[in-house]
Amino acid sequence: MSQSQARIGVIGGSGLYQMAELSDTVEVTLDTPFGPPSDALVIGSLAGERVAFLPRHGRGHRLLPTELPFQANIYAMKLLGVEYLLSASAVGSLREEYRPRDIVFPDQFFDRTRNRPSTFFGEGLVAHISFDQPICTELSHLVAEAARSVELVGDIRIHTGGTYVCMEGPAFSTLAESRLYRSWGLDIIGMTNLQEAKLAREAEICYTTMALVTDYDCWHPDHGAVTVELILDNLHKNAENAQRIVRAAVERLHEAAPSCTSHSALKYALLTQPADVPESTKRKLAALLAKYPAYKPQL
Ligand SMILES: CSC[C@H]1O[C@H](OP(=O)(O)O)[C@H](O)[C@@H]1O
Ligand SMILES: Nc1ncnc2[nH]cnc12
Repeated sequence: MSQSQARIGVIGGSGLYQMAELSDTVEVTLDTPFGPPSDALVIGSLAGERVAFLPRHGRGHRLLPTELPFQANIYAMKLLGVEYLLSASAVGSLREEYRPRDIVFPDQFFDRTRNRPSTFFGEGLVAHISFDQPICTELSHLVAEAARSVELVGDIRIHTGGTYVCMEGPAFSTLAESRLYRSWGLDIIGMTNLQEAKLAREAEICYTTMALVTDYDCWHPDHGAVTVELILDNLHKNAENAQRIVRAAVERLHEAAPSCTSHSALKYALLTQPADVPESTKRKLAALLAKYPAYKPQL
C-alpha cells in the first residue's frame, strides 16, 4: 500500500481537529466529483496501519453541520482505499445514566435534518441500500471493546447501544424538542453523523461512531442550557481518552479486521440497468462502482 493510501479512516468532530498519535504523516489535498472535502486529509502510521484523518468541520472549525461536504468527505475516504471508518463526535445526552464525559457507541439513528445531501446516487443511476442497521455492529463492538481495554482518564463509563438523533442545528434544541426526543426513547443528540453513516454504507465502507457525551442537552432539571463552552471543556478533558481508544481500536483492526456486510452493500442495491446509466454518472461514481464491472465507464 502506498504512503497515500489508508485502510482505516478517522473523522474527528468538534474539539478533535488532529491526531497527534500519527507518525510518518503525509498531507493529501483531494478533489472529488462532489467537490473538495472539509480539509486536507492527514495520512499517517499507527499500530502497523496507515490511517487517514479528516477534521469534519475543517481546521479552525470553519464549517457548520449544514455546510459539511458529507459526500466529498466519504468519497475522499473511498479514493484513499478506506474500508473501516471511525467517527469521533460530541453529543448531548438525553438519558440520566449517559453522563457528561461518558462514551456511547450508538447503534441507531433518527433523522431530524432537512435538505442535506444524503446519497451519491441519482443522475440516471438509482440505488437503494439497506439501512436497518446503520452502524456496523462488528466494528462498533471492536471499538467498544478497545475502549474497555484501555485505561481511561477520569470516571468514565462506556455504553453500548442507543439512538443518535441527528438534528439540523446550528442552534441547539428547544426544551420542548429535547423533552419530546426523550419521550420518544432517543438517547443522544448531535448534528453530523447520520449523513456520514448513509454515504459510508453507499460507499461500502464499514462505519461506526464513538460518541463523546459533553452535556445533558437542555432537559435536565439540575443542569443549565447547553453551551459551546461546556461542550469544549468536556471534550478537552476527554481528548486523551479518545486518542487512546482510537489507538487500541486500530491495534485490534490490525490484528483481525472484521468481515462486514457493509463491504458489499451495493450488491443488490443498484437498480438501473447498466446500459441505461449515463456515462457521465458512471465516471462520476467510478470509485464507488469499481467492483461492479457492468457499471464501469467505457472511456
Ligand atoms: C461544538 S457544539 C455542536 C457541534 O458538536 C457536534 O459536532 P461533531 O459531531 O462534529 O463532533 C455537533 O454535532 C455539532 O456539530
Ligand atoms: N446537546 C447537543 N445537541 C446537539 N449537538 C450537540 N453536540 C454536543 N452536544 C450537543
